[in-house]
Amino acid sequence: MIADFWQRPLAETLDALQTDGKGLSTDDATRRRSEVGSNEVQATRRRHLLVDLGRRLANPLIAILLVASGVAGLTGDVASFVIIVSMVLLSTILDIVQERRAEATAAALKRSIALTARVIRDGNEDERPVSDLVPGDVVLLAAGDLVPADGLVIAANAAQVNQAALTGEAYPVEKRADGKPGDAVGDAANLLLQGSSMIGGAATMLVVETGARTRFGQIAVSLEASQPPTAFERGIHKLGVLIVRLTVFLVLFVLLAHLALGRPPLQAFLFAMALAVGLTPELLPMIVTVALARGAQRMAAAKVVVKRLSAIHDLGQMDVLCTDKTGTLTEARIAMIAHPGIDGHDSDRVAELAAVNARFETGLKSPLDEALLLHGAGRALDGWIKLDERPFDFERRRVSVLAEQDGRRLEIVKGAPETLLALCDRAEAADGTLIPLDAVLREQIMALHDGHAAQGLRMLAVAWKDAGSRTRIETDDDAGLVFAGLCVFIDPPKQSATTAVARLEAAGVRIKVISGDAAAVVEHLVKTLALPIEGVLTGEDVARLGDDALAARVEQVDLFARVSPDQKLRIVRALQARGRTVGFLGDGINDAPAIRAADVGLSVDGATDVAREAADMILLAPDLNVLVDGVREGRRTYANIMKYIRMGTSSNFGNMLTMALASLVLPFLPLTAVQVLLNNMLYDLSQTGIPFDRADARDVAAPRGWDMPALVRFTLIMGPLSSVFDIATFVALERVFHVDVATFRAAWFAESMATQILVVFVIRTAAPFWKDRAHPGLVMTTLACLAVALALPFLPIAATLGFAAPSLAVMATLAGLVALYLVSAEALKRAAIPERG
Ligand SMILES: Nc1ncnc2c1ncn2[C@@H]1O[C@H](COP(=O)(O)OP(=O)(O)OP(=O)(O)O)[C@@H](O)[C@H]1O
Ligand SMILES: [Mg+2]
Repeated sequence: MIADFWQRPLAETLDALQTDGKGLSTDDATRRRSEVGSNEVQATRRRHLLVDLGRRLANPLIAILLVASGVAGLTGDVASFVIIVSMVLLSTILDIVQERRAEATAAALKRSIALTARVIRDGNEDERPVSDLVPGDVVLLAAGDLVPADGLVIAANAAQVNQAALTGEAYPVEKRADGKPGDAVGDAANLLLQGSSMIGGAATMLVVETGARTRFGQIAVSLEASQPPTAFERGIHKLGVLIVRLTVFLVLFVLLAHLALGRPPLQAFLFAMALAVGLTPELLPMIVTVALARGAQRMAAAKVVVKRLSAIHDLGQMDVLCTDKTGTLTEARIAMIAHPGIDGHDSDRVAELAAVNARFETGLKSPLDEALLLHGAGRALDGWIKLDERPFDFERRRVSVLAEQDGRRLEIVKGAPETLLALCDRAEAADGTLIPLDAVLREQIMALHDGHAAQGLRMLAVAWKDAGSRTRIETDDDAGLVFAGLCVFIDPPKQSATTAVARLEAAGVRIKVISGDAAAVVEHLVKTLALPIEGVLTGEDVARLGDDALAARVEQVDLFARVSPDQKLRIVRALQARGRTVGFLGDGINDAPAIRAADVGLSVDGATDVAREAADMILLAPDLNVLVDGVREGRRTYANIMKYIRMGTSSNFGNMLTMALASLVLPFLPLTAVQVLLNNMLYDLSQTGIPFDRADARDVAAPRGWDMPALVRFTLIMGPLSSVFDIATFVALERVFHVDVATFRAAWFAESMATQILVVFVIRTAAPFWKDRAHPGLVMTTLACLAVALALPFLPIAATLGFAAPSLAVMATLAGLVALYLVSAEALKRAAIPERG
């Protein structure tokens, strides 16, 4: 590490990095990388399998269980000891393997959309993943790029950098090779910091620090921790705490009851511990991860790549989607179709000035610039020399270039027409004469503008002024311009957007269009596409409204035009303040703050790095239809996780009631510790098919979020119902069949497995269960586990497990009870799963 490298001479730093500042060779870079590691803030260290195992076994409950069974082993019950240890190991390994596979899937998806950087290797420009960068590399940066490491500016051209992520300072700062090192890191004008974004211009950078050694790397860990949990994560956590409390209560109750009734203490203790292990939702994190990874995989197949897994819930819950215009509602195939002077006739002068401006501008090339250059491709722009520029930014909405031709210096400005017109005091006529820009002429020009805008055509205005002998553009030097004319662009509406928006609206997602373009242009587009959009607010309106006033208006208005990046952010916040779950889809630097603030930040594959970095999900095709499919998948994933949670909480609650009661009335333990664990393991295994399941049409029809009261209601209805049938089983076995202890346990094991496992087919859908078929994968895992559970008492291993085979009459009675239970569950579920609007 080179401390304060930006305050030393460049030569010294180059020396320390053992390079000449012209780029590394591939071999050298590979060697450096093996020394310093990959350029990732938090290296995705592969945890060792043993570490995972140790972490799970360190769970106090499991530790106590293992110790207690060890004691049982020493006092003679070796079989129990062996079985308990192998079962704990088996289910732990199962848990680890599934979770790791899920994490690997998610990581691979994320890698597929990793950011890249243009780096000089072996003397050539090469596009490589950012994680490949090493100290000594030379990287080329352009507007829209994220600075990939800490380093020094070697060369720069109007490089404008936003360092808000590091310094909180929202205004762009200029970076130059000869910039002053400054006292504070953020002030150093020759220093580029990882995590800041290039918003204009271009720069060449020497990489000095990578990975966790960057400034950002050092604070990133704390940033990660301070990310507020989503509503779903909070819900899961609250539920976990609730279950743990109930479990502790129950276990103590059962233990004390047995001890008070004078039962063998060690068995009672082992039983209580096994119950505790069975009741704690330790598998919940794994199931959630697996279901989310599975969802992410399916979404990737539907062209939505998920960067943050938990955003899948937010996507399912999203009820407002804000989108920008270009690329999502239009084809982004922009062409210049006219370039009128003030008389309305096409003027070569206007086209030439605009092209010079677009050619020399080094900032973010917008599609408008490309259209301009394409149009002027036949025209020779030689003879023009660039002297200076003021790059585009979204507050000024214009670009100024100082250029010279035949010894005459002009400052050429192009930008949003109304802004530019306000800065002009003269206009250029077709014959080249300058005439005063009076009210009449202004009105004439605005009429020309409005006529085009009403047809949905985008426009840029072009203006200029004599620069005399100046070689630099002075700040705020844009007044007193001469208006030259307009460049008129066409961007065909994207027809597929109409159906996509209709589908989203049908799925309960309101669409809002938020654009930096002129209101008339966006309104025309929205009308052409027949989108259900009402109300308009412009950036000026938004600026006049305070946060509260904006929040009051924001739900009724669906179209926002001429808004600045900061206003996009305010609109998202206002919607959130109204309790909406907000998605924001955008591709530009100007969209990044809003993408970051939204509950679901969305961007597209071809977007700027800054937007892609801010997003939670990336659409591989710039099409809203892709998003519709993604939303369905998100809701389905959520529905499947809820199935597991509902199953788990209700059967746990039922078991607790039953066990408490059984401990009081039965003269023996209803199950041995080994049997409780076996029951638990088979149940868990049977659930592994849930992530594959289809979702109910009703579950994907509307946005849905975590609903604790509904879950509690479900548990309070379905839990006791299962207890009723457990008790009926007790009564039948004890009073009718008078079975012995081993048979009792075998029968009760079978009944409890069958009710717990089969009820998934009832709970998984709100429709009658025979009408909505489960996924074959789920059917298979469930029935296989049930078959094993039913077969156990009849196998040679039965005696070791403490089972004796029940008679046919007992099994038939159990089958009847289970059937009755399923029918009652089916009848009660409509009350348990509330109707949702
Ligand atoms: N290269 C440029 N040169 C001059 N002016 C520009 C340039 N790019 C954009 N502008 C001006 O800034 C305005 C806002 O930019 P832009 O339309 O890209 O915003 P946006 O919010 O991304 O819009 P959209 O919703 O279409 O994606 C444009 O309407 C135009 O007036
Ligand atoms: Mg845009």
